[in-house]
Formats: sequence, structure tokens, C-alpha cells
Amino acid sequence: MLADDLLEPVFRDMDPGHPRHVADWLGEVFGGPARYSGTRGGHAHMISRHQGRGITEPQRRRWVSLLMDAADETGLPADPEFRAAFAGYVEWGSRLAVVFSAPGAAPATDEPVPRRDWAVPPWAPQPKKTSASS
Ligand code: HEM
Repeated sequence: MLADDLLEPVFRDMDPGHPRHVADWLGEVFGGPARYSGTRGGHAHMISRHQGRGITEPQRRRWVSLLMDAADETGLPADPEFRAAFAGYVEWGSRLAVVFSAPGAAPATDEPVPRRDWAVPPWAPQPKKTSASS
């Protein structure tokens, strides 16, 4: 993000632990251990870190794009069911980040960390049947 023209001004003074904090948050949202709630203060703290930043739509869109690149680079599961749920959450959350970071916004903070799941088991390409195997 620091190498990105649109996001550098937003992340210039970021906490060096930021990638870990976001990973802990996302892990908790998607059913992993409640590490963010246990170590960082949960939903209220996450919201407070966005307030007053005035995140713009182009910055949001770029952030989403870089997060999707990171999902590939870190080897998150690539099945379409998980990725659809992941993309849905990231689109939802990042649009809320724009709203909550606007001047004068007063978002509710006493909410739990959201949870996301995906109902359909992962799909994987099936080997084609050949005449020899039928
Ligand atoms: C689904 C959407 C998002 C999630 C889940 C998310 C999550 C988080 C989390 C967990 C933190 C760390 C809070 C802490 O210190 O404990 C954080 C901080 C921050 N986020 Fe987001 N965020 C989202 C969208 C965005 C977007 C779209 C932007 C800007 C383009 C943004 C900018 C920031 C900034 C500037 C910080 C503070 C950096 C630091 O010092 O750690 N976030 N976010």
C-alpha cells in the first residue's frame, strides 16, 4: 500500500502491525480463532481506526484490488465458493469503511465482529472420463 499512489497518503503512518491485525480480523470473520477480539479490542477498535479518514471510492476500490492480490499471493483457498464469500464480505466491509470514515459519521461500535460462512462445499474440476475408463 505504501508503494501505491492512491493509498500511500492513507497508510503513510500506519501501525507496523497492520497486516497482522487485518489478517487476525479476517480470520475471525471467516470462522477462525477470535484473535482480533482477544488482542485488539474487537469491532469497536476496528471501527475507530477508520473514523475521520475520509476514505474515497477510488481508494476503496484500489484497496479491494490489492487485498485480492494478497489473497492470491498468500494462497487463500481458491475454490469459487470461498472466493465468492470473501469478495462479498470485502465489498460490503470496504463500502462501510467509506461511510464510517466520512466526516461527522457516528457509526455504532457496540456490535460483534461479523461472521461469514459459505454453505456450498468447494467445487473442484473433475477429471474428464475417457473411453478407456468408462
Ligand atoms: C472489509 C474492509 C476492511 C476491513 C475488514 C478493514 C480492517 C481493518 C483492521 C482490522 C484494521 C486494524 C485496526 C487495528 O489497529 O486494530 C484496519 C485499519 C485501517 N484501515 Fe481498514 N479495513 C477495511 C477497509 C479499509 C479501506 C477500504 C481502507 C482505505 C482505503 C482502510 C484503511 C485503514 C487504515 C488507514 C487503517 C489504520 C492503519 C493502522 O495504523 O493500522 N481500511 N482496517
